[in-house]
Amino acid sequence: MPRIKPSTIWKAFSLNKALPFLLPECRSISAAKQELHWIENECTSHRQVVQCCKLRYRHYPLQYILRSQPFGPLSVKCERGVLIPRWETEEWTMDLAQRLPASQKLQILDLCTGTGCVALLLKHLRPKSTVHAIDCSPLAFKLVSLNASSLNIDIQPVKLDILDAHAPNELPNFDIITCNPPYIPKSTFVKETSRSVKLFEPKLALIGETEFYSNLLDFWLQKTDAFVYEVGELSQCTYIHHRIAQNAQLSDLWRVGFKFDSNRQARVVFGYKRAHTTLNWEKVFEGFGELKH
Ligand SMILES: C[S@@+](CC[C@H](N)C(=O)[O-])C[C@H]1O[C@@H](n2cnc3c(N)ncnc32)[C@H](O)[C@@H]1O
Repeated sequence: MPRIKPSTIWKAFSLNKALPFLLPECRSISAAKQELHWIENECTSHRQVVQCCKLRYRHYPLQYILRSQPFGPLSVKCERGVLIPRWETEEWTMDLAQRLPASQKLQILDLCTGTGCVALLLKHLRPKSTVHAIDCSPLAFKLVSLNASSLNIDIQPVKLDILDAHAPNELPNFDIITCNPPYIPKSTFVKETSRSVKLFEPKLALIGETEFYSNLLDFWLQKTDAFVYEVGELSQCTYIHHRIAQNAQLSDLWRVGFKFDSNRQARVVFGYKRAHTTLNWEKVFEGFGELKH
């Protein structure tokens, strides 16, 4: 990353003494000015503004300072200890929500819900559906409940460890399961994750190998007609694809596809039953991603 020129730091200082603290994260004076404006709107005194700017200098995420993040048309509350919703998740959730038939009373389950962003957006855009939102973290459970009540969106938050083999027995069947699981392998976490994420976002939300994908195949698949799981890399898509393709029973029953994000990264592995379901999933997922199986 190029160093910030001393002349840029001096120019920022001459505009506002707090502005240079924002330059390492924002990189340009115009971006820093925009961020300062947002911080000033949140704070009640100049002292508080300077404190927040100093936190940003130490890579503290802006969303934890502003306490919110836009997610589609919603503004979702964010708190330290719960993952900040990402644009990649927002992108596939918006696409999926708009494909689900608005007239149908769908049963939707969002696993690893965090702030509840995915569950809340699906329910907001498809109000006839019933949406359950599960997370094992007490902080996430509290935050998703708070988000649901402050946005006045009626979803059902549940505190549950989804890797527990008995967890699916506690819930009804669903039309579709969505999930953005922890998927950054331990081996790449230190090297490939930004300092801000490493220092301030919860590891429980980030670090994972294939356990959530195998858990889908071993337990949750029996509870649903379709699934949409976020991934961090293509190998996680192919893991699901190969395990379904290599199992004669699953292979007959399920279609599997991959979705790439606007940055051309593998972002979602999805699947749906070929037949005998309440919805024509073939039509819902047409053009959503590339079918592999
Ligand atoms: C990558 S975050 C996703 C949060 C949110 N869905 C989003 O997209 O911003 C993963 C979430 O999974 C939760 N989690 C981790 N292990 C879990 C488990 N065994 N059972 C249920 N939730 C779990 C974490 O607490 C975290 O909120």
